[in-house]
Amino acid sequence: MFQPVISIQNLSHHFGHGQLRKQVLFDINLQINAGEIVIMTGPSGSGKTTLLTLVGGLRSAQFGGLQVLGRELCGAKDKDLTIARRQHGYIFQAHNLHGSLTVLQNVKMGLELHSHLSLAEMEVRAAQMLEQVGLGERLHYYPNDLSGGQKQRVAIARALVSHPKIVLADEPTAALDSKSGRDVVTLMQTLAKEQGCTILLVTHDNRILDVADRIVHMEDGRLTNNTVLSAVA
Ligand SMILES: Nc1ncnc2c1ncn2[C@@H]1O[C@H](COP(=O)(O)OP(=O)(O)OP(=O)(O)O)[C@@H](O)[C@H]1O
Repeated sequence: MFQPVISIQNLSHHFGHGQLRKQVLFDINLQINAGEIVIMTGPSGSGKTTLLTLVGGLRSAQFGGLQVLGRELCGAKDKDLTIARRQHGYIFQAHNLHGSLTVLQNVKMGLELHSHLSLAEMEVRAAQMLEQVGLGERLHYYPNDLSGGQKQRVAIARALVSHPKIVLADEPTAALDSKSGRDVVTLMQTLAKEQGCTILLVTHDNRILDVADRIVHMEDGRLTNNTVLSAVA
C-alpha cells in the first residue's frame, strides 16, 4: 500500500519547564506523500520552524505520532534522531555555507556521510550538481565571492547532491530579491521533481506559493488550512 513519507498524528510540542512551560504546537495532523512539494505559511511565531525541526529530527518530538520515512521520531533516542537527520537535505535562509571552503568543497560535504563513495567520486558528483544549478564555472570560488542567489544555489546543490528523499527548507528566499528568490525556488522545484524528492518549505514569501502542490497554513500552533493545488500520484 502507498505510504506517506511524512505522517503526523496529534502532534503537540512544548518549550520550557515549570512556570515557563509553553505549548507551541497543538494537535497537528498532516500526511505528506512522496514527491510532493508542500509549502507551510503562517504568521511569525505560529510554530512553522518548530514543526520543521521536529520533522527533520533536529529536536525530539514529545507528544503524538511523527513518522518520517517509516521511522517513529516521537520519543526517539538521540541515536535514532541522528540517523534520521542524515537522510534529509536542509536549506536555510542564511544558507549556512562554510566561508573557508570553496563552493565545490561545500557541496562535497553533502556527500561525506555517504561513505561508500570515494573522494574522487564525491568530487565528480558535487561538480555535476553545481553544473545543474548553473554554477559549473564557479567551483573554486569562495561563498563570499558569490551573490545571495548564487550562495542559495550552492546550498540547494549541497542539499540535493546526495539525492535525499526529503528536503526541508526554512525561508530559503528570505534574503533574496524577488527575481533571485523566484529562480531559486523554480530550481528547487525542477530538481526535486527530477529526483522524486519531497519538499517541505516554510515561507512568508507569497510570490513563490505557486511552486507548491499543496499549501498548509499554521496559526497559533495549529494547522488551520490545507489546500491541494495539484495532486501528486
Ligand atoms: N528554543 C525555544 N525555546 C523557547 N521557545 C521557543 C523556542 N523556539 C521557538 N520558541 C517559541 O515557539 C513559538 C513558535 O516559534 P517558531 O519559530 O516555530 O515560529 P515560526 O512560525 O517559525 O516563526 P517565524 O516565522 O518568525 O520564523 C514562538 O512563540 C517562539 O517564541
